[in-house]
Order: sequence, then structure tokens, then C-alpha cells
Amino acid sequence: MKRSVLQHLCDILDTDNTWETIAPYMSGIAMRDVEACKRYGSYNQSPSMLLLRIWCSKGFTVVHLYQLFAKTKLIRLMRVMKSEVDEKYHYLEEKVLNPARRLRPIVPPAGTQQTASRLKKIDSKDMTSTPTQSITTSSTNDPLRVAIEGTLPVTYQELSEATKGFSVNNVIGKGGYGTVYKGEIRATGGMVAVKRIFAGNDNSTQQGSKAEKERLRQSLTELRTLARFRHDNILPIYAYSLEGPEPCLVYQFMANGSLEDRLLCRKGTTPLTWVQRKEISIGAARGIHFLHSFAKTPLIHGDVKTANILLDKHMEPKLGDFGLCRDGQAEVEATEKRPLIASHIKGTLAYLAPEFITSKILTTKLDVYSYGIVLLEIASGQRAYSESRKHVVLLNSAS
Ligand SMILES: Nc1ncnc2c1ncn2[C@@H]1O[C@H](COP(=O)(O)OP(=O)(O)OP(=O)(O)O)[C@@H](O)[C@H]1O
Repeated sequence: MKRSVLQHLCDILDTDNTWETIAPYMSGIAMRDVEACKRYGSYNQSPSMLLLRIWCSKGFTVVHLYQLFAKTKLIRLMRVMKSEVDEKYHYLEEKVLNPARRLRPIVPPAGTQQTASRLKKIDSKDMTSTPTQSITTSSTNDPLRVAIEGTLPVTYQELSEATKGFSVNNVIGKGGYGTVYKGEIRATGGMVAVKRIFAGNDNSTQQGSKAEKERLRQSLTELRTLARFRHDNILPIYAYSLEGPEPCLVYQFMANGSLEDRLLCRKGTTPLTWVQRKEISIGAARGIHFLHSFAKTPLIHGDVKTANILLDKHMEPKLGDFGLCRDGQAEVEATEKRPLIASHIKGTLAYLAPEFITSKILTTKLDVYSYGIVLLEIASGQRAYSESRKHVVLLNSAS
């Protein structure tokens, strides 16, 4: 690979330690390698350069790297190194952008049998996945398959080991749909957050099975959305497990917890500085703007709140919890046909625009309003809503 291209890749991978998010997908990279890269970085050297050198020494090539970026949906990096790989692999970029589209014919045109089977082999030979099988059996129209395509499957057993048997000591938070555990993946030594969705054993009642279906629907929405989009301010999803007793989603571990935790100084943490508050506000806005502008039709998060803005070890905010995420256009069309029913409104009430509560019209402005409430909380340190708060009237300067 040309030195300038390699340097460009490393510059991007070094920014915000993006290399740490690809390391778990690189087979052959062990925890000691990751530690060595971190140490290398602490001497003002490029940790990504070392990581790529180690991977290369294990026999991985430029094509494998391109496939790795496709797997982790790092389109920008794919484009930087596109000139370095054979044209026959360029379809991968389109595949990442349109995962549902079949880009290669199943039955190759006459005379091209050999090429097609070779391509199929490249496609299915998953150079970057580590421990388990890839999903190859269900049809491309299967919504579950489309949802999880490109995201790494892990076994329930592995996640159980990573979280010490889903130990209560590893619990880092609880939400409406599951419990979040801190875990360590043995293969890479990387810290992850594992969300175990409530199994919902209450299938005896109609309500119980409805709730379970809703939990699963939201988990798959989250999986599908996060697997499609990557951005510095969107919480990366690493893997999923659907074969165990409870579905699990695996995310990047966010060492500083949620913005809500930090604003309330939970666990004795010190108050955020003004500079940190400003940076967090900007980062969260970038994440929301990305959702609203990246795809052809805007994506509406639908549940922007301080509990869903997570902070990594550098206090970089990442928007999480995509269970309520909606494709803007689809919803607009849907509302034209029938008004959105109240059960669709699941966002926390204090963050919901009053006109949405009354008219149910879903637009990206819903997120903008919620973001405004987040800004109020960041600036005041107060919760968006509190039963016990005394009624205070804000006076304007004229009175
Ligand atoms: N990737 C992560 N890294 C570190 N902590 C996390 C991570 N994801 C979630 N948490 C912690 O777990 C808590 C629960 O998260 P979860 O997404 O399940 O629920 P929530 O967003 O608080 O509530 P709900 O899903 O009901 O809206 C969060 O508030 C946060 O403190």
C-alpha cells in the first residue's frame, strides 16, 4: 500500500481512538496486541500504524483490510484505500450503503460461473468475524437477516463469560427493556456493554406476549439502525446474540456512563465543567444532525434525552438507544393514511414537543425539541421534570 494512503488511514483511525472499535473484529489480534498499541499511542506514536503492522505480520492483506472496513461500515476509510484494491472488491462499498440490495447475481450469466463462485467465496469468507458462524441460511428478504447483516454474531455463552454469568456486580444500568452489563471479551480484552433484553416469560397473558413482541421489535430496530450507520457521535454496536434465552446487544463500553448520570453527579463524580458541557452539546448535536441528514430520508431518533447520551472515556458523547428510531418519510406517509396512535409515543414525556403530543405529527423537529430540553438540563443542572420542584416564574427584564 502507498505510504501516503496508509498514513491517511492511520490519521483517521487514530482520531478518537477509532482503531479500538475495529480491533475486536480483527481475528488474530489479541488483548496483548491492543495493550501494546495503547502503550505505543501513549508515546505519541500512531497506535493504528502498530495495529495494522501486527495484523499484516499475521498474514492479512490490503484486501482483508478493505473487507474489515466494509464489515465495520467505515465507508470513509474504504474510500481512502479504494485505489489500493482490485476493482472486483469495489462492490462492497455499495453493499454497505444498500445492505438489502442483492449486488451479485445468484445464478451467474453463462460463461462467468468461475468468477461468480469466486466472488461468492470472497463474500462469504468472513475474514474479520471471530468466534461464530455467519448468517447465510435465511433469505435476503428476511427482515431479521437484513437487520443483522454486517454485525458480528456472538454466542450467548461468550457473553455470559464476558459478564461473569451476567453477575449483578457487572450491572451498569437498567432501562425499560433490559439490563446493561459491563463485560470483557476474552479474545481482545476489550470492554463492552451488553444489553440483555428481558426475556418476558409472561407469555400466559395477551399483554405479556404483546410486551415481549414490542421489546423484540425495538431491539431489532436498534440493531438495524446502528448496524447501518456509523458516526463519531453514534454509539457503535459491536455484536448481537439472538440464539440464547434472551436476546443481547453488545455496544462499545462508555466509561463515563450517561449524561444524565454525570449531570446528577451519580457515584460521586465531579460536576462537568463548562467546556465539557459545551463539547458534549456540540457532539450530541452532530449525532442528531447526522441522523437527520445522512440517509435519503431523515431518521428520527424519537427518544433524545440525557439518559440516551453516553460519554466515552474522553467525554465524547454518543447517541444511543435507537429502539424508537423511525424513518421520517415512511412515518410521514403512514400518518397521512392514519394518525399515529398514542401507543407509538414512547419517548419520555418531558422531552416531547407539546404539539407532537396533541397532533402526533412526526418530523425531525421532534428530536430538535428534545435536544433543546437536553440543553436546558446541561445549562441548569436540573432535571427536565421534577414533581418536588418549587414553582419558579422566570421574570423578563422589563418586569
Ligand atoms: N454502552 C454503554 N456503556 C456504558 N453504560 C451504558 C451503555 N449503554 C447503557 N448504559 C447504562 O445503562 C443504562 C440503561 O441503559 P438503557 O439503554 O437500557 O436504558 P435507558 O435509555 O436509561 O432507558 P429506556 O431504554 O427505558 O429509555 C444507561 O442509563 C447507562 O447508564
